Amino acid sequence: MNIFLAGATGSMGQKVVHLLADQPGYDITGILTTKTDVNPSEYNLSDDVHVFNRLDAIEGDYDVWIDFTQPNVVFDNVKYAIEHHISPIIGTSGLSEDQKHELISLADGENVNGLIAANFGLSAVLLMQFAQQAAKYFSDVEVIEMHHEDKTDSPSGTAIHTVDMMSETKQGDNINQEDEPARGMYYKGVPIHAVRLPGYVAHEQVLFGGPGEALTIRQDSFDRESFMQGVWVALEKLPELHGLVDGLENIL
Ligand SMILES: NC(=O)C1=CN([C@@H]2O[C@H](COP(=O)(O)OP(=O)(O)OC[C@H]3O[C@@H](n4cnc5c(N)ncnc54)[C@H](OP(=O)(O)O)[C@@H]3O)[C@@H](O)[C@H]2O)C=CC1
Ligand SMILES: O=C(O)C1=N[C@H](C(=O)O)C[C@H](O)C1
Repeated sequence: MNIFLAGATGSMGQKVVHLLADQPGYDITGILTTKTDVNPSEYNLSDDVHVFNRLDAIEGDYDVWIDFTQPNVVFDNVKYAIEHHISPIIGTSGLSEDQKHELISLADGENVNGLIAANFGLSAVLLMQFAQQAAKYFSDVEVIEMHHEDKTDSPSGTAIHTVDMMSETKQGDNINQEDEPARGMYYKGVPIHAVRLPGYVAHEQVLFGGPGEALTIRQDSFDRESFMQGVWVALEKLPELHGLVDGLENIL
């Protein structure tokens, strides 16, 4: 399998390079980076990897496009991949609902399989599923997501996906609907609070409150290694997928 890795030099890209290093049959043969004069071995890549700085310069045949870049470029990257019949596995955050719908219908039209995963970590996927279940019974809920200081987007893709999943089961609105100071960002009626601090990696709490009781669900990714099993599952399941699937929970 020829893999194109967009964002290969970044924190997640380097984890993917490590994941695939000893996997027979999975070769990273192309990368996208804004860096010019990349020395592949500095990034643990093979010397003959094709390095590209622009989408319109890409050449070669690739089966899978793994994307861990940045929110401002992910849509164009994935559109390019689908239009060139490369199956995308997208970890980059920041795709809007409209953008996802556009990519899903493009993938249908081009007969391309792929996956968008807001979070590849098992603990995060389970948190979202538990939160979806709890939202049937608690209509008042808030989300706190905590990340490292270098994260460029807020709220996180996981927080957005958590609310999207809860909105499928949630029976009522939060009692408190006002946009008061320091009440977070309301998304689909649910306040999301984003914390950025050194020392953190990726963490989320979903807090439910009801008369005389509360439920808190929390997950912690202490290391980016936590995302790699999900990436591996996505690679293995890719041939069985139908179209562009949104959410790792749908293929586990
Ligand atoms: N779904 C999941 O489970 C996870 C998702 N993420 C998401 O993945 C994304 C990347 O995270 P992370 O690895 O920590 O971030 P990094 O900043 O470490 O890496 C992102 C890389 O993207 C590359 N990049 C930036 N702009 C461009 C561009 N215009 N074209 C091509 N490449 C570009 C940069 O490489 P260069 O300097 O070489 O251009 C950079 O190294 C984020 O959106 C994050 O939220 C993160 C962890 C888990
Ligand atoms: O930037 C990160 O680090 C992460 N981004 C994803 C997100 O926006 O939810 C997934 C995870 O939270 C780590």
